[in-house]
Amino acid sequence: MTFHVYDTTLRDGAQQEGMNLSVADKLAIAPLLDELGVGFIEGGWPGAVPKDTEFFRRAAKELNLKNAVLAAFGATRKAGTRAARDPQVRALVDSDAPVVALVAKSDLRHAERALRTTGEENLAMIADTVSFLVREGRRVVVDAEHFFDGYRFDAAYTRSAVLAAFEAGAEVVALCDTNGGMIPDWVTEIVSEVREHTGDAILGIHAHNDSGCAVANSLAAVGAGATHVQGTVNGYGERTGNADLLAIVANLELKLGRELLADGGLREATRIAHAVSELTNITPYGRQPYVGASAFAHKAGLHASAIKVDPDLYQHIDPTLVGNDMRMLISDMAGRASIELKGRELGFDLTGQGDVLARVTNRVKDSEARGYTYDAADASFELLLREEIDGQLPSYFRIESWRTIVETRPEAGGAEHVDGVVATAEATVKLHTGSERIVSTGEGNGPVNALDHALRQALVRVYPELEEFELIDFKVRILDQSHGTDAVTRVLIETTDGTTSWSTVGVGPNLIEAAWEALTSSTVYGLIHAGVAPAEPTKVCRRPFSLARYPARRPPSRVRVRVRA
Ligand SMILES: CC(=O)SCCNC(=O)CCNC(=O)[C@H](O)C(C)(C)COP(=O)(O)OP(=O)(O)OC[C@H]1O[C@@H](n2cnc3c(N)ncnc32)[C@H](O)[C@@H]1OP(=O)(O)O
Ligand SMILES: CC(=O)C(=O)O
Repeated sequence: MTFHVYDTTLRDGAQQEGMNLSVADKLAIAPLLDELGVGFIEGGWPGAVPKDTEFFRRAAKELNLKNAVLAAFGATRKAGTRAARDPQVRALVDSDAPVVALVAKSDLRHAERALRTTGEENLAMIADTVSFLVREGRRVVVDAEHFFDGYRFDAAYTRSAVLAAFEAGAEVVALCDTNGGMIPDWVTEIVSEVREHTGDAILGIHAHNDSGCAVANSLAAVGAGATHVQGTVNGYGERTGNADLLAIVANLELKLGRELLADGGLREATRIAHAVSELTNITPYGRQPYVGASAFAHKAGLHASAIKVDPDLYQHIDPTLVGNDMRMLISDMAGRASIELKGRELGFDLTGQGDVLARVTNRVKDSEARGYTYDAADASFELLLREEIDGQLPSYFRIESWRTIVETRPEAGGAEHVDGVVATAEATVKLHTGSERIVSTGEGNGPVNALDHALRQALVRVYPELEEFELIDFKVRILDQSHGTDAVTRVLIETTDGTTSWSTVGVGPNLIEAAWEALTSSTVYGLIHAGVAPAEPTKVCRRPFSLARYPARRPPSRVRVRVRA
């Protein structure tokens, strides 16, 4: 039996609030959907949306799909006309898409109130439009809009709309939960009843997620005999979205043993979900089933202790089946098993090293109680772990002292008026690297920016890899709001070297001190992962970049370098 996986990311997904796909975006997303292995890609509504007309024009020339066929979406002809003369229907033919999906009213109330026509004329609109498109050589999918709500109001009418479509030559009728309010039991009951009237004809399901049941409703419809499922990557769509096609397919393939996607595409699901997010410019949802970054992330120590024995004990599937990975999150809920597994993930075999595991576990719990958070700062956790493993933390530099000042002065040529005042910051960092003592001064638009400049200036000559590092995110959180300006501050920063990114954390009673800890940790982590050898012999160094604890150990003998940013 053929089973259709029908993707409508580029049409119904694009109806999501805040999404605005260009033709180029659509042309870039379509090959990803094809790689995933779906059978149909609904590209948009040519004739109604100019960008979609252009998409179909360019797709015919530029796309070379190997698994999917393109579907153009449109509506049945207007009441009282002929399909052949309806410009909207004509545009569907002109799109040259081999498949046309027609939205058709199947709820009598909609025919009468939204289309302001009769139920009979609506059936004629369906039959006429479908048969015209079939005569034009198109495969036709009819999206029976508001089917489930309509069925609960007048089952006989909705069935007659479905039968009119099949009798006119539609290949599929997709039953739509347009308002997204169904629950699985209702869907099972209704699809089963419709099946009794439609024999072997292909029924589909198109579900929206307003009741939070879109994926469950799609599975219920398949259970009741639907063999065509529609959905969108990442569940994009109007209001609360469409059914998440990735979750539907993963459930059908992995739980019910169906083979739906071409070329084993499910193993690419996570990569493709994230690539589509990049193109839609919508931040991936971490807790998305199957493909989210947190979908197989374990935080609780008890889970980790069982996972150490067998990952299946706390996971519903092997994450690699959808191209995802198991991750251990380190926090105050971690136990020694969590640390051991996280260590393994980071490339450290801690088997049998009970003392290291106990020390790291205790340090994590203690630090988290003081405001650190390691599940959001993997890089800081790795540095902590390295500190506790002999010989694993290279000493790139030793901070002697740092300071920063913020100054306000009248803007050049400005007045003394408050609007004419600018604030600038300057920072001085004194540090030792190799056998050198470096004093570096940096300027910036704020104290953290000035410190960042001063630190880089100090080190970049010795470690030119730092040129590639860029701070891309900076988050500040006040942890004890009852203390006002005395509160403990946590800073999380994200740094990139252009290829990967990493997060570090700093905590202190002072925002700048917390930021400095996160900055220096980020520098050390980046240098380790760039494979840089320290300028002085590697030695175990307990907190070489440790903040709040770096009084100058010995008065400097002389200044070697003075740099001004
Ligand atoms: C459930 C869904 O998500 S369906 C997909 C919806 N997607 C979109 O609406 C995106 C693209 N839409 C558009 O560009 C525009 O809305 C258009 C071009 C389709 C229509 O715009 P306009 O021509 O300005 O029409 P207007 O907004 O005034 O009214 C809609 C018309 O479509 C008719 N219509 C509404 N639903 C349907 C339907 N399911 N089938 C056929 N005709 C319909 C209405 O009766 C009305 O017809 P009228 O002009 O004879 O009164
Ligand atoms: C066709 C469609 O998108 C719907 O009814 O929801």
